Amino acid sequence: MLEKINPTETSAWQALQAHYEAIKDTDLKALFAVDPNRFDKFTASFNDQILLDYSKNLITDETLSQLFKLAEQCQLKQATQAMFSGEKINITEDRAVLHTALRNRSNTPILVDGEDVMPKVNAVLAKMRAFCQKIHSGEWTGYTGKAITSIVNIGIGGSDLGPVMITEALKPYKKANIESYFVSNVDGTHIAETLKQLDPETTLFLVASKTFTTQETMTNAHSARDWFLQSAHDEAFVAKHFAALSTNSTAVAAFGIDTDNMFEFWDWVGGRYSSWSAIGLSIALNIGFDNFEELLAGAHDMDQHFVNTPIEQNLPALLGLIGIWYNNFFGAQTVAILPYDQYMHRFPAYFQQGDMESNGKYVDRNGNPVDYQTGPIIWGEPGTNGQHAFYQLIHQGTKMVPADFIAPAKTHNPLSDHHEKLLSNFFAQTEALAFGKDADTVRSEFLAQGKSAEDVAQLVPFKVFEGNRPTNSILLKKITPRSLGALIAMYEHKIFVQGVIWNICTFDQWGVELGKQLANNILPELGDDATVTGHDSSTNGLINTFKKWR
Ligand SMILES: O=P(O)(O)OC[C@H]1O[C@](O)(CO)[C@@H](O)[C@@H]1O
Repeated sequence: MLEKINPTETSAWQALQAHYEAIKDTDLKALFAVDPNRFDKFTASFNDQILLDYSKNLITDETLSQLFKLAEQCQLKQATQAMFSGEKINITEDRAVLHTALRNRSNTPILVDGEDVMPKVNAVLAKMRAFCQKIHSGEWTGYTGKAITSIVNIGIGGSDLGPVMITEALKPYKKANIESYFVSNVDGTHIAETLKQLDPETTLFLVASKTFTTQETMTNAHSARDWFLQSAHDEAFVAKHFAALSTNSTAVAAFGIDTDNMFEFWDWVGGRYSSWSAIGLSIALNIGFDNFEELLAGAHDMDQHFVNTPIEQNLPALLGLIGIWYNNFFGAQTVAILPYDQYMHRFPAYFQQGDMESNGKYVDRNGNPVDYQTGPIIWGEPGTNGQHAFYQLIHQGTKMVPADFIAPAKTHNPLSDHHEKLLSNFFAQTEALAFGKDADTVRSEFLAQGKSAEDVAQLVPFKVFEGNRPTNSILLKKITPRSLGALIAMYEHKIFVQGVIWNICTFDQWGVELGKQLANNILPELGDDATVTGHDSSTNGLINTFKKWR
């Protein structure tokens, strides 16, 4: 059983607090000036595929050494061991946390309640492979005998964001004869606009829901079924066009999906960690099962790195601990994730759920409110689009925004000098954020342009860049199924590291329940035109205006 340690009561935390007071005014320019080897010292790499440069952070050797002590005093190693070995570390749901078993390519046994989970993991993977083969070869046909060419994943949250993000990120690997669609929002527009593009004879719907009770997904799945039956007319044909990805076989059968067409996973897979499970079927159908296995292999490689690499070179641990340094000592509220790769455009959104649903908790593992900050606000957009939108605030705003810059060295689209231009921006932004531009430089630039001394004096303050804004640079050799798998697993483990230090329950998500419950109370009230009076004045007023206007 893991100890429940309040991080602020460790000696390392107190040392970090004192260290922060001592170095809070240090700047990156000075840190680089005193140590020309900063890049060599503060980089770590993974399998010659991913380079993490964390030198442009407000850290010294002492910072890292205290952060490593914090990890030790909060028992990160023991917690890691507990997670990988199938201990029920999700204490509020009494569940193991074993997304790592889904990609355990070494196949070493992992026991949950005394049973090795690997045989059933492998059986589902084999079933997914066979299914992909049938779809791709055209052996699986729709109700009129035509091959399937459109796959629609109906799911939300972890049953949507991973499949969407990975399918987009790996578009260069897409199967030529398959088009993928994703429907998540309960807003009828989402399914209606998707269905307009589809032919019922050649469409396969994957109803992706761990619980198979999620309102949005079930509503969309029923609408898809109604649409399909308007053409097929016979419920017996549903089996050829609907499959389920779920842990809940009873609900799948009740929906009318043949459980032969159900791809199972288990309660020890969290929704936001489920792309490696049967939830990944839409990914496998899109990029081919061999590539899906490469994705798993990349994640497994990162799992091994996380478990076996000393903390000084351990990418997820370094990212997690540096994040804690800003979150808990500098008071940073947010982290920006900025991929310089168009295919990776949903990566920030994916880790918005991954991180915020995991570590957005104010109660610790003892059930007490914490007296320190926990999970940051995660956001981001692909560069260079972000540069022309919100980077102004990152460069010259009043808030510290630690940011992860991610880019591949090789592009899938080597079109004239696009990639050099993209990467020149990637390098330039972290340089500008770290080192800025001082008043003297601004002044001499103005004077060289022939501006008057009076104009120069007025304009200088607006053009100064303070710099000293921290970033990580994550350079991948290329975005492939394998390197993407590793990158995702790296962020998953970063989130885990932070959750362990903060002593919170990273793998539950009770904070999503109240809204669902209240929406269920309100839904019947929207069924007629009667005036609603049972809520507060704001909610009553809004509902009644809606009823008048609809
Ligand atoms: O896969 P399900 O059970 O439909 O859940 C979808 C999503 O809903 C949540 O429970 C949050 O509402 C997520 O954790 C989950 O990924």
